[in-house]
Amino acid sequence: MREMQLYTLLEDNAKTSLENLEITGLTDDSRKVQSGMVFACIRGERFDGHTAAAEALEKGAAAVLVDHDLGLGDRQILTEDTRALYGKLCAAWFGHPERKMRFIGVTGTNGKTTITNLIKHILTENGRKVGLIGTIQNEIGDEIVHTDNTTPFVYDLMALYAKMAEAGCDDVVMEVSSFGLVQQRIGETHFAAAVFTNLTQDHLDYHGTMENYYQAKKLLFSRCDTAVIDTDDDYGKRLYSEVTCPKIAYGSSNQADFYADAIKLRADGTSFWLCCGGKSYPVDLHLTGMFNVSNALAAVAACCAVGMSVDDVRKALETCTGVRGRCEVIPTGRDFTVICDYAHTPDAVENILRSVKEYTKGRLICLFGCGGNRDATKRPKMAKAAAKYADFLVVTSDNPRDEEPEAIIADILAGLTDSDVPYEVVTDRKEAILRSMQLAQPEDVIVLAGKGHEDYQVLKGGVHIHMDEREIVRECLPLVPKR
Ligand SMILES: CC(=O)N[C@H]1[C@@H](OP(=O)(O)OP(=O)(O)OC[C@H]2O[C@@H](n3ccc(=O)[nH]c3=O)[C@H](O)[C@@H]2O)O[C@H](CO)[C@@H](O)[C@@H]1O[C@H](C)C(=O)N[C@@H](C)C(=O)N[C@H](CCC(=O)O)C(=O)O
Ligand SMILES: Nc1ncnc2c1ncn2[C@@H]1O[C@H](COP(=O)(O)OP(=O)(O)OP(=O)(O)O)[C@@H](O)[C@H]1O
Ligand SMILES: N[C@H](CCC[C@H](N)C(=O)O)C(=O)O
Ligand SMILES: [Mg+2]
Repeated sequence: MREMQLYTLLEDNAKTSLENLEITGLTDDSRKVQSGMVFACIRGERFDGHTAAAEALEKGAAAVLVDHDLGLGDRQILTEDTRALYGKLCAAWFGHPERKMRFIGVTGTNGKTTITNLIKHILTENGRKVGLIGTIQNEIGDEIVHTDNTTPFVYDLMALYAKMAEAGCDDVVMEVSSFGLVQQRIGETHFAAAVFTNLTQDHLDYHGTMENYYQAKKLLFSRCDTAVIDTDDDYGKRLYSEVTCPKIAYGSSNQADFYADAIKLRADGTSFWLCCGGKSYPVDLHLTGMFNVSNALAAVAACCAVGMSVDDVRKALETCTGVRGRCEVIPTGRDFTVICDYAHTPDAVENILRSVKEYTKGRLICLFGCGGNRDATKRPKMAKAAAKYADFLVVTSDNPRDEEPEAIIADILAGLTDSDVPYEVVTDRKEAILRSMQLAQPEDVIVLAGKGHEDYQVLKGGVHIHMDEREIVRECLPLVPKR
């Protein structure tokens, strides 16, 4: 078992009567406390760790981190912000891996996974070893590491950084969620470049207001060398005017530092001229959709911000194929097209459908549901966004979690009362996918929105069942007669 003297972790906070204490580990979960550990008392939404401090000491904790005097004598370490100190200790416990690599962070409501994957590809093609942290999975070079969260919790994150540093990673490219920022999951990580994509409605169940959600995202920009900001977005414009560090604007306007011109969208890719520094460069991108032009610009600008040449970046960008579950065409060999996409916000639904509509010759069918235990006010808005561009809707379940699927669907349908777009409700997502394929006529395009890369469905009590839309589409094909 690893042991360490507490003072070696505390650095400038070393003046404590506990400085010679041998500790065996760190945790912020009282249920995981073992003899010799430091237990950090965190105030969460459901539980206040301070209520478990005494119990943790009884279980043998070496010390507890607290934000007010609990009368626990010399075994309590008083600090203003237990999350902050816990983050520092976790980083120290793993030998400060956050100081050993270069970090690029991406935040915003939509586009983070796509942009981080593009940046990793560009850096890797240019000879660097890259760690990736995000929604789909974590990656250490080519090695895949499972993840449960977009931005892991601070102890797990520091452990992951340490593995990346040990494996020789030069760079870490990571999605930084608003939850990650508010809960200080990233500790004291400093970013060479930080990207802001956009801010549209999501997660209001947690942040309460768009202003709080914005302020959460903004936290990333007080810890970076260069801010890279989409100034097409209204919140992006505001952030651009508020950040104090060096900044780069990207977007569609020719006033931006990086912008795209003469954009041509196709079903299998996009071409455009990349304009920056007074020059233009042709780009042929294997990704479709206008929003992916914006994502590509973000990746280019971030790579240039950390010192790469536009030419090296552009060449690598062109060899990048799509990201799993992001506007991914599922092969069917039929006369209709099925696209799997992760749109689960009103803005993302609108964007993906508007883009696909550009090249859809038949009808555009959108299948979607909404996640349970998540922002309920986005449900009718997602329905309205879908009805704006789709010709037919199949309303179904996403991850119902602890809610009744029918109740979630009722919230969705409330957004369709003024709409004359025809729809059907099929609560079971597998059956709904089959139904959408049976409805498809030649040249129709079906967009399966919301679950993207997910290969599971989350039901009551956090139960996960296997559900992969690529497999479902394949299994449904024999049930859909060939014309
Ligand atoms: C909304 C949210 O982020 N919730 C996270 C938060 O929950 P919470 O505030 O309710 O925590 P809590 O249960 O009150 O516990 C507070 C503290 O007491 C401790 N505790 C708790 C119980 C106990 O008996 N003893 C004890 O010591 C806990 O370990 C914790 O340190 O802290 C918990 C412990 O760290 C997390 O498990 C939980 O994430 C849950 C799993 C979650 O689903 N989070 C999602 C929404 C999330 O983080 N998503 C983002 C972004 C998604 C995206 O848009 O891409 C992500 O980055 O993944
Ligand atoms: N720049 C963008 N602007 C608006 N919508 C986008 C953009 N990029 C992607 N989308 C839409 O949002 C969906 C999710 O994209 P992506 O996974 O890259 O975002 P994310 O920010 O990582 O999302 P999450 O917060 O769920 O991890 C895509 O499937 C697409 O429909
Ligand atoms: N990581 C995000 C995306 C969820 C995607 C969708 N499938 C859902 O379950 O709502 C979240 O947890 O809110
Ligand atoms: Mg993501």
